Amino acid sequence: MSDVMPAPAPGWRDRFREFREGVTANPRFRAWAARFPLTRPMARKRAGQLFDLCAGFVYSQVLFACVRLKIFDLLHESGPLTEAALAHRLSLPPEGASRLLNAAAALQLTHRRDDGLWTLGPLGAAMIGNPGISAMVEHHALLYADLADPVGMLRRERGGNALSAYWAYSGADSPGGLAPDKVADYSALMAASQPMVAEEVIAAFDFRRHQVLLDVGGGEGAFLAHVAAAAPALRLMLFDLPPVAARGAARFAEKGLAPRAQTFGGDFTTDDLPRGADLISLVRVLHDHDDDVVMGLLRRVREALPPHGRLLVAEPMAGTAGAEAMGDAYFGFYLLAMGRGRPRRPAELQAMLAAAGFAASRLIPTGTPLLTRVLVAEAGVA
Ligand SMILES: CC(C)=CCC/C(C)=C/CC/C(C)=C/C=C/C(C)=C/C=C/C=C(C)/C=C/C=C(C)/C=C/C=C(C)/C=C/CC(C)(C)O
Ligand SMILES: C[S@@+](CC[C@H](N)C(=O)[O-])C[C@H]1O[C@@H](n2cnc3c(N)ncnc32)[C@H](O)[C@@H]1O
Repeated sequence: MSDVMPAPAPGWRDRFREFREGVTANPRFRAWAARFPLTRPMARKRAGQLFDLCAGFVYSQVLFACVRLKIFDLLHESGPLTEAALAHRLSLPPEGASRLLNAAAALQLTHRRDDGLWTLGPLGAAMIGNPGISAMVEHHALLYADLADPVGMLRRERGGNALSAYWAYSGADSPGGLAPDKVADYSALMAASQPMVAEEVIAAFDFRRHQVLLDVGGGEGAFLAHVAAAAPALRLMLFDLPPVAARGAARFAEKGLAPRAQTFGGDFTTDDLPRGADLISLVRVLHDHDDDVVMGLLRRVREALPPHGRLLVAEPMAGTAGAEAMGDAYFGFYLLAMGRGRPRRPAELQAMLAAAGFAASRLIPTGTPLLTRVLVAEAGVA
């Protein structure tokens, strides 16, 4: 008997797509469709979409240059400026400033007023007061270095490049033994970008219903510090690699949270998790790891929870409607460069939660699913 199952017949949607993509692949049809009034808008749209894919890296570098030169902060703090004043303040030659400001305006990052003065554009304005986005943009230099050879990266068995060195725990034989200087940069990046995630999670989930929250892989405690402000009676526990947990203890002391907080240094691939929390969170943790590590971690979380305890998983997920490219394209390749992990669909995570012994799980809506999605799992009683 053959062990190859016959493929199911394609449905009408797939048949229609095959027909459409078949005709699109014909250069003579494309030439005709670009001229024919009824098909011209679609031809233009497809040309624009494909051009943006060709040019995406260039657009990213325009943004990178704006962030590196702190143009948005400058325009925000100084108000509208002439091109000459901007060139002077940015230490750019006039033609360099002009080139960048016009490129940024075309990408809606800056705007040239009718009187010729430069101001923020709608996307530049959205970056003000969010240093997390700027920090992400700056660290992309490592990702772009790795992505210079995407096919080579796909053929290599593992990352082993700029980004995997940055995320020192990824692929480390003994992550529990990492030195403080290896965790400092990524911990600072995670803390800087945590507010935009924490705000989404806190708006979606009421932490005041719980007594003690343990944040596993909680970095230097930025998420817990945000939740602490929203749930003043909640006690806080942080588990992370020893040098990261030490950064957390320092942050709690600095913010006056030490009396409410305990920190634990350990390796969640080998160590049991501390007991005593009725809610455990995994924020931007699971997607960093391969399935075997994720299953082991979910089982440890399940064991550490009391009956009816809960697990909250918050991270960007694959298959997010309207943000499909964020999941499988951006995080798919980001984690490939990092050397471990993959973006997962909510249903995949829910199947893993069930296999780890959770009684039930549900996806709760977040305001900006591009930034994070949230799954809540019930430990049940067993
Ligand atoms: C008043 C009038 C007339 C009009 C007003 C119009 C109006 C309502 C405008 C809306 C304005 C508005 C509210 C804008 C909001 C903009 C927002 C919320 C923008 C947010 C942008 C967020 C971005 C770009 C986030 C980027 C995140 C990145 C790149 C994250 C990367 C994460 C990584 C690499 C994580 C790594 C962790 C690891 C290793 C995978 O575990
Ligand atoms: C991507 S960061 C997320 C940090 C934080 N939850 C946030 O969202 O800002 C992943 C965290 O998991 C921690 N981590 C990775 N492997 C670990 C392990 N084996 N044991 C304990 N913590 C680990 C890292 O040190 C890091 O702080």
